[in-house]
Order: sequence, then structure tokens, then C-alpha cells
Amino acid sequence: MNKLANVEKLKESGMVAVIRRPRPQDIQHIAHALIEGGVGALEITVDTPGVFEMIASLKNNFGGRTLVGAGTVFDAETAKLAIQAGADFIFAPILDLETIRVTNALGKISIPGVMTPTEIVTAYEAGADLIKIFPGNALGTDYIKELQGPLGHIPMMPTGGVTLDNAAQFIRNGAVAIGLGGSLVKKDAIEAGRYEELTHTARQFAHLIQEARK
Ligand SMILES: O=C[C@H](O)COP(=O)(O)O
Repeated sequence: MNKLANVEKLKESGMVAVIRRPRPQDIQHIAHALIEGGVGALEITVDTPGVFEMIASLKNNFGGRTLVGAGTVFDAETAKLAIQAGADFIFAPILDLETIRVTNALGKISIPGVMTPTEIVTAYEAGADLIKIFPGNALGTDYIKELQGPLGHIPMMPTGGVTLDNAAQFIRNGAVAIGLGGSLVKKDAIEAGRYEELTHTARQFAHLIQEARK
């Protein structure tokens, strides 16, 4: 699938799940549970041991059903390795122009992390496909609303502290999608093997997003 179609797929689901340092024995279960719940993009952070093998294996097992990406990517070299492993998108908490350039050159989705209006525009003009507003909840739902006047043409995705309590407001205030770590990829449920909790929570987020878009 080409990049633009993948961007649309990500926006349609409206959720990127941030999977940080999963145990190897859990990752396929986590992915399956989240996809069942309607998550259209799964991100594994690159501080995970064996992350590139995990990305390759998720692409192999679930590639037709979800996008698979690499997160917490700070540099272009790591982005390249992730894309070689099969990553569809590169997600970051920071803005690194070379990472955007390389990700674009390789035809993949670039989602850098930024905070200020100047950074948002810098990232967008450098070719970012979506802009991660980080840390989303610390900046607040009103921050996204205020940005819509001058920067409403730029697709924003608040991430960091997004929960069932504030997700709908972020969407109503103009976010095209949200990034979800701890509130969706729940460590206690995973450790106890209660993967159905992840599916259930993903469905709750999906419902909130759909309703907020009406
Ligand atoms: O970059 C992504 C964040 O680590 C996710 O934050 P969260 O766990 O508060 O959703």
C-alpha cells in the first residue's frame, strides 16, 4: 500500500498504540488484542530489546490489518534500520530534520514530536505527514483548540497522557488522531495475560473517537 493510503488508514482509525519495551513472549498477543479492538497503527519503541525483529514479525503476521511503526526514534540511522525491518511509520518525541528527510525518501510516514507553533510549522514544512504534539496532556486539550486558527491545516496527533477522559476532547478540538501508551497498552493486564482488556479499552477509545468526530 502506498504512503498516502497508509496515512488515511492511520487517520481513519484515529489511534496509534505506543508499545514500550514489551516482553518477547507478549508482543503477538498484544498486537492481536489491539487490532481486534480497532487500532490501526502499532508502534514499538526502539528502546525495546529485539525491536527490529519484533517489527518484522508483526509486519509478517498482521501487516495486512494494521500499520506497524517504530517509536522513540531520535535519529535517521535508527529510522533506516526500522524501515529496513518493515516499519510503515517513524514516530518520535523530538524533531530531527534528517529523520524526516530519510523517512520521506524511503516512502514511509514521518511523525515527529513537537511542542511549539514554530516547531509544528518547521516539522510540517520539512515533510512530516502528521505532527505528534508532545506531551499532549501537559499542554492540554485547549492547546490543540487554540492552534486550529492559524495552524488548522496541519494534522496534529496529541500524545502523552491521553486517556479515556480527555481523548474525545482532543478530537473535538481538532486532533486528527491520538497516541496512546499506558492508558491503552496496560502493563498490569499484559503481565496477568488479560489481553481482552486491551481489546475492550481499544474499543472504548474507538467509540469515543467516532462519536467526537460527529
Ligand atoms: O511517546 C509516547 C508516550 O510515551 C506515550 O505516553 P502515555 O503512556 O502517557 O500515553
